[in-house]
Amino acid sequence: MNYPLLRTIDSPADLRRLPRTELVKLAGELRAYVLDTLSNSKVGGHLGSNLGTVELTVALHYVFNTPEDRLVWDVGHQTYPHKVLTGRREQLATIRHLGGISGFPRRDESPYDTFGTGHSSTSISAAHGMAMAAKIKGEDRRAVAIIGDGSMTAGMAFEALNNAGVPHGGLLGNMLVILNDNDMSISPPVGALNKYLARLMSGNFYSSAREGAKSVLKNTPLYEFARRFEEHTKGMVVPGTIFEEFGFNYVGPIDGHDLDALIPTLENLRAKKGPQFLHVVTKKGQGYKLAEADPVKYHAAPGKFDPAVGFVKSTTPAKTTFTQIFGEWLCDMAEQDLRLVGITPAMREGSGMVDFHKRFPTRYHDVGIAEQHAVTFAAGLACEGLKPVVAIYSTFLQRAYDQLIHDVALQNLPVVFALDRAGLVGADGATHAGNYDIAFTRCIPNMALLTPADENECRQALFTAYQHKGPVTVRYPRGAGAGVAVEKEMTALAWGKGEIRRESGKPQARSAQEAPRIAILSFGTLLYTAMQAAEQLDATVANMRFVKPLDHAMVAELARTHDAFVTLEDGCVMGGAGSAVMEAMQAAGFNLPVLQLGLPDEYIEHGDVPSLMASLGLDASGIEQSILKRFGARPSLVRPAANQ
Ligand SMILES: Cc1ncc(C[n+]2csc(CCOP(=O)(O)OP(=O)(O)O)c2C)c(N)n1
Ligand SMILES: CC(=O)[C@@H](O)[C@H](O)COP(=O)(O)O
Ligand SMILES: [Mg+2]
Repeated sequence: MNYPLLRTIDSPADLRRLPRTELVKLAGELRAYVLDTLSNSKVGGHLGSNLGTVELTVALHYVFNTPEDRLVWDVGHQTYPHKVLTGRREQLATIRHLGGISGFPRRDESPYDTFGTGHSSTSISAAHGMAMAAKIKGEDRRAVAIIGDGSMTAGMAFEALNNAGVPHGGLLGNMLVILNDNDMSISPPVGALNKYLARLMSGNFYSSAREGAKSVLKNTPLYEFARRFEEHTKGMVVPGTIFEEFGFNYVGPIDGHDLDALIPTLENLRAKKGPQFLHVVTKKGQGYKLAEADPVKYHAAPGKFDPAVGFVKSTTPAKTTFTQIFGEWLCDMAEQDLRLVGITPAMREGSGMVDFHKRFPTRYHDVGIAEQHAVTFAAGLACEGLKPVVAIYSTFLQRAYDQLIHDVALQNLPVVFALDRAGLVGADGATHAGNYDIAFTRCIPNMALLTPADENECRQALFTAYQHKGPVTVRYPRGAGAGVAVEKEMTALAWGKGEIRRESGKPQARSAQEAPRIAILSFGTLLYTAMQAAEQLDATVANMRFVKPLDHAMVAELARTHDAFVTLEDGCVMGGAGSAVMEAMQAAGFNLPVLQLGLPDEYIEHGDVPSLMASLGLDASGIEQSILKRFGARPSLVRPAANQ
């Protein structure tokens, strides 16, 4: 297909020049273009959500004067049609690739991307800010938040509704919230809000509420308006929905794939002042049968697929991921201990909890996109003697920092945090990278933090953490590790102890005359990369295993027997595990030179992880080069007094 109409659209201004009658054709081409481009991509993308927002995107750019009117997409994983219509048609093929466009909206990518996202449930707050700014500055424009039913479950969305629906200093923002209700989160949606929306969609709520509204409004001008508006838009005006109670004018639900319903409704709403709320109903994966039938599988396409047959199974056997190691451990542990409760904030598949859900349905809790609640809920369970395991991505735990400190750690409650997606995550990029958890958890009193180096150690670390009597985090990355065989038997690791994996030869045995004796203190899965680099340098390698409690005895012993330290971690250098080593050395009176290797003080773009790590000097040769550059050329290194 060569997309004759779509090829004429280089900006929303081109779209707005089209006659209305052409829009259905355009939407068809746009959907086919997104599907085709993603199927040829090697890195995949959020297929289902994007196929579901094609008509909505066309209608929004047709009716609103973008970018003057602000569109704020929640999460932003559904913005591929938006990117295509806003001048990035040809770049779609590069989406999520190293050097390509982002899979999420980015202010530095386009003026049409009015707000950067990736994490959910921020759109109403941001759009409210923009709408209020327009009021304060006396500008006549609109702000539109487009939020999914899954993202709507987060507390933050309700904090924003609560704030945006009432005037402040006499000012009420001209904003529209569009609830894009496809009755799906990544997995099937959960909770009371979902049930409420289902009632709204079923029509039962409507018919009774509409009849109620009619009798209330009868003989008022509003009734006539409501009647005409309803006829005109195929939507309905229903006072009394929860959104009305928040101060919004609720309209809907309308069919989000029907441009004849969407466009007049949006035109009407654009003309209205104050907080408006439109409920649209869409289908995840719309127009692609396989995705419609299995929206969970097609939430994100994992890479190249054939549109005719869907995902093609790779012929090379897949490596076991850390996520799978966690999922298996969780089931094994749950079998042994009836007190175990597993919690996920809406990431059942991504966190490896599908089997646990099937096998232990009463002990499985998907709390929705509600990280803060997930953590405090776990605290409550722990207070009553249960053993909660919160499976959470590193990046999403950021949402629940206060809960981690105030509700869990301060009360020293035994909650296990299984922290997936630690370090760089690849195609999702900076919004999803788990770069900060070491730095932000290790400073919390009572918190322990384990950084297993491989698959087997991950299982044993989880078991060790589970035995611990206080809050503890086990962090592991996205994907597979070194491929170390996993022992079924679970054995606790020595608490707060590292291990030496490689010992450097004695100074006289080493070739370079004055070369310093180097110890690499590695935290996490970079251990195997460190081992490669160490071979070339004849360095000692310690697998530290624990960031907290840190193995102070090992640090001291290594400091006594080496001339220089290299610390290595796949987290931010600033405040990270290397900083913990520095603090320990300072406290013990050592002043060895230390090279801290890890993630720099900048946001790392999307791309494949090996390339990114190489570009950051965190592959074996990069590590070797950094060490040589820092220590290799030095004529001598004076051992500190404390060592003598
Ligand atoms: C704070 C946060 N938690 C979890 C996620 C992971 N996540 C991304 S999309 C998504 C589902 C969102 O559902 P919905 O808003 O209904 O959009 P849909 O995928 O149905 O289009 C989840 C849980 C996230 N991006 N941000
Ligand atoms: C948009 C979002 O937040 C999720 O869909 C995320 O992209 C999933 O990431 P994983 O593929 O690592 O599970
Ligand atoms: Mg949804």
